[in-house]
Parts: sequence; C-alpha cells; structure tokens
Amino acid sequence: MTTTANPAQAHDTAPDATGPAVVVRDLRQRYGTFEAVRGVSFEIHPGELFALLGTNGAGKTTTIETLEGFRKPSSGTVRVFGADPYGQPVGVRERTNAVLQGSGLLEDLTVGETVSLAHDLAAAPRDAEEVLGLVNLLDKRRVAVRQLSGGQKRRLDLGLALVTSPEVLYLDEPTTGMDPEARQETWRIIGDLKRDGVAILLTTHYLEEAERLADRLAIMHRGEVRVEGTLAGVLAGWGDRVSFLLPEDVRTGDLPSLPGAEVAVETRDHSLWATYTVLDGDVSDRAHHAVAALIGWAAGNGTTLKNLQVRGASLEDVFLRVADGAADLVRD
Ligand SMILES: Nc1ncnc2c1ncn2[C@@H]1O[C@H](COP(=O)(O)OP(=O)(O)OP(=O)(O)O)[C@@H](O)[C@H]1O
Repeated sequence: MTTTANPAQAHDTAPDATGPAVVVRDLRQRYGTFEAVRGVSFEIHPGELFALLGTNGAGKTTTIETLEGFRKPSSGTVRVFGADPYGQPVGVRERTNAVLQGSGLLEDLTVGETVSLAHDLAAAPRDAEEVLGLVNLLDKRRVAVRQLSGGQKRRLDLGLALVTSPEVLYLDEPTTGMDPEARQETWRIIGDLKRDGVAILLTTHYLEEAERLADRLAIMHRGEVRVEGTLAGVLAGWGDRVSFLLPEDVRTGDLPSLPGAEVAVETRDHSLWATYTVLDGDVSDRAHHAVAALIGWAAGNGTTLKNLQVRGASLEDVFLRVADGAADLVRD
C-alpha cells in the first residue's frame, strides 16, 4: 500500500486499471552534445512485458535510467502511473523496482542476510522466505553471496527487486550468465509476475528471451526505435523464407521470379543456396503458394528442389537488418 504526504501527488499517481503504467513520449536524452536517445515513444500496460532490444550503445540503459528517475529527459515526457519519475518521488519509487546490469550485492553477507536487509529497508516488504522461494534460492540461504555462481547472483538480484512487490519492474539483461536451465526458470518467474499484473520493461541481448516473453517489442539502433510491434506482427512484416540447394545445372539468372518475393543466392557450407523471401500475400498461406510455384517450376525443368526448407522470419533476421542500418522504420 502506497502512502503519500501530498494529496495532489496521490491523485497524480492513482492506479488506473485500464491505462498504461508507463508512458514514454518522444524521449530525447543527451550526454553533452551527443544525443543517445532520439525521440523514443512507447507504453507498457499492467500485465504486459515490453522488450526493448537493440544494438550495443543503442540507448536502452539510458532509457531505463530515465524511467527509473535517475535522469531528467533532455526533452519529451516520461510518466509512471501518471507521474514524472525524475527524482523518484514517493508514490512512484514504492511501486517500481529494477534489476540493473551492475549488481550491487555485498559479497560477505549470506543470501538470507542480503534479503533480510532489503526487507528491513522496504516500506511494505514481501516475506523474506517467500522471496527466496520465488527465485529458487531457499537452499542457499546460509551461503555467502561471494560463493554464488554468476547466474545465482542474478537470481538474487531479481529476488531483491521483488521484495517491494513492484507494479512496474525494469529488467536490464536479467539472465546474463545463467545456464539454459536457470534461464528457463527465470522466464517462468517473469511469466508469473506478468500474470500477477506487473508491467515489465525488459532489455536483453538474448533474442530467444524476447521471443518467449515479450507481448510487444521495439528494436533500437543509434538512439532510435527502428522496429516496433507485437512479435507476430513484426515477424509477419519480414516475410517467410523458402530455401533450397541451387540445382547444379541452374544458374542464378535462371531462377523464376515470384510475385511479392525477393530471391538471393548465397554460399553456405561450400554449396550454393537459393532463398526466396516471401513478403506479400496472406501470412497463413503465402509460403505454400511460393513452394507450389517453385515445385512446379522445378518439375518443368526436370529437376528437384533438394534440402527444401521453409521458415518464418526470426527475430534474429529482423535484428541483423536493423543492426545493418537496413531497416526503415517499421511499426506494426
Ligand atoms: N554517462 C554517459 N556519458 C556519456 N555518454 C554515455 C553515458 N552513458 C552512456 N553513454 C553513451 O550513450 C549511448 C547509449 O548508451 P546506453 O548504455 O544507453 O546503450 P545500451 O543500448 O544500453 O547499450 P548496451 O546494449 O551496450 O548495454 C552509448 O553511445 C554510450 O556510449
């Protein structure tokens, strides 16, 4: 339960069951003359996970630090529950928490002491046992932080953020250093938080993590959002891929052109592969029509399509195009 001394502020930060928990509008952030964030906008609703992805130095951490209230926007607006988070006013601070990149854990304390300390500092803390249970560290209660593995320290970081039962949670690369099993476990915890109505902003370089968790996502490059939308919407806009080994007696120029598709030939494992990127048509059957046309063409030429593969675009395909600077702004 949040208490505020200032009734006007209490009104400002009153929960809105239907509205977004976080609103960022045309955010710009400068370090001296360098503009690190250049006009970023997004919203995050309760129970929604928004993944902010991007190349190194794209401006993700700067954006999170601004949302947390550590930085005043150079221009644009940032609102958390309707309030300006700059300076972490009461009413925002108590409803938000973060797992940041640099962990501030005290190595000499035990895991139990670490959680108890956070518990003692919080206004309305979650039970310490419950926190340890949530992040699966109950059996490490008496172990010194210094003896934890990198992945276990990251889980403890997450546990500390959960002590205050935040309604908005910022996760800056929360699974770095975790093995696949620990990562899966952390994804389960994050999924539960979403179901409990927490609004989550996630940054990660693990694209599979975003594919698993994100309701919506944005990909930033050089301070700008280059791609934004739901995962399905973003991937649909980047086409299906139909690939096969280029038949030995077929030259690149002999390949048929298909409506709404682009063809490219590349070398993989010392062999030439043809890949059609099918962009136009109904997402549910455009690959089918492309494959049917290609099989018809092959049959007419007395050849077969060897190692035929069909797949949708992956987030990695989209990300690499963004990193190349090849993606024009896409909003789904
Ligand atoms: N305190 C600072 N002073 C000057 N420049 C900074 C400062 N902090 C960040 N930058 C610059 O701002 C840009 C954005 O950095 P930021 O840390 O927000 O990127 P990021 O997307 O989180 O990157 P990464 O994925 O590598 O963590 C980078 O070019 C970085 O060098």
